Amino acid sequence: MGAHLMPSGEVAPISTSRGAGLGGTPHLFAYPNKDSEAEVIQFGSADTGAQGLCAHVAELADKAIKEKGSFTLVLSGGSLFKALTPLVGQQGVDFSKWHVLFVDERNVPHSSADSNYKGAYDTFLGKVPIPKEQIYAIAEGLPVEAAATEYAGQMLRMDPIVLPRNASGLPVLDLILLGIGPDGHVASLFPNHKELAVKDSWVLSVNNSPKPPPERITMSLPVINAAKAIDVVAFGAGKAEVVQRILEVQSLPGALPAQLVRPEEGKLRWLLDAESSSRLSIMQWQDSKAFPRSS
Ligand SMILES: O=C(O)[C@H](O)[C@@H](O)[C@H](O)[C@H](O)COP(=O)(O)O
Repeated sequence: MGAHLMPSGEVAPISTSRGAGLGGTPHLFAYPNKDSEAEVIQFGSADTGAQGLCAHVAELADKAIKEKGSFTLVLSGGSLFKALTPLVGQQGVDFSKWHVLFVDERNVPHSSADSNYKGAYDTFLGKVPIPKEQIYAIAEGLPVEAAATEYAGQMLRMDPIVLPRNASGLPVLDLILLGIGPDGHVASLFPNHKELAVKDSWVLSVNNSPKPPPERITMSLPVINAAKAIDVVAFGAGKAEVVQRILEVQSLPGALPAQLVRPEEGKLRWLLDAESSSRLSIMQWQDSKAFPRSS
């Protein structure tokens, strides 16, 4: 990603779709790229973005369930959970076939205010009929290295029809939802940290996270990039600067971990709202005479 996603003057909207099956009024762009593609979908507000996100999650769930009888959804922490609340009470979604994992988790008890599991459960997971045994939480009370190994073990023990492997033996998750931090981190993969280079483990321990709490577990980049689909979700003015840096500025390798999210076979989408996309030049081009809106 980065600069090669934005070759100057080569980015043009391929379509503007009202709804696009995602709800709200997204504008859909494609970024030509030698080795990967991303779609940036701009919503009017965080609320319409949340509706669009949930429509997309439900659509991919439906597709996965038709194909293999189950859907694996992977969550990160932070503001994402609130964006998932439109799924609560949604008709026509077969939650009984969902399996929910965490792309990263803090090494704290499930009852802790810092727990992603608690945040997800209180906001969304506890309000939809996903069987509890299909929610894969971090084991409590282990040293962080053991917690990472144990979580990888939970993944390894999953039915291979639910969680198939690719040709490299990596798990192929159906959809990973990633938030981004102001420093460009995704999951618990922080700028210039050694975990970015790890290729031989599914789940890593982190004991010096710059964002508290310091002890976390995180899926590795190869596992993230083996997913069928990744949605990077960033709403609000607080994300505008980092979104612009990630999508439009070439950084040194590892300086912006979000630039290393490039699914090998899967589809990468960025879901933004008017505020978080306000600094992107493509959005300005889209409104300019040089790049008129298509209908
Ligand atoms: O454990 C964590 O710290 C989160 O998983 C983290 O990676 C989060 O997703 C981003 O920092 C975005 O968080 P916000 O959406 O709350 O800004």
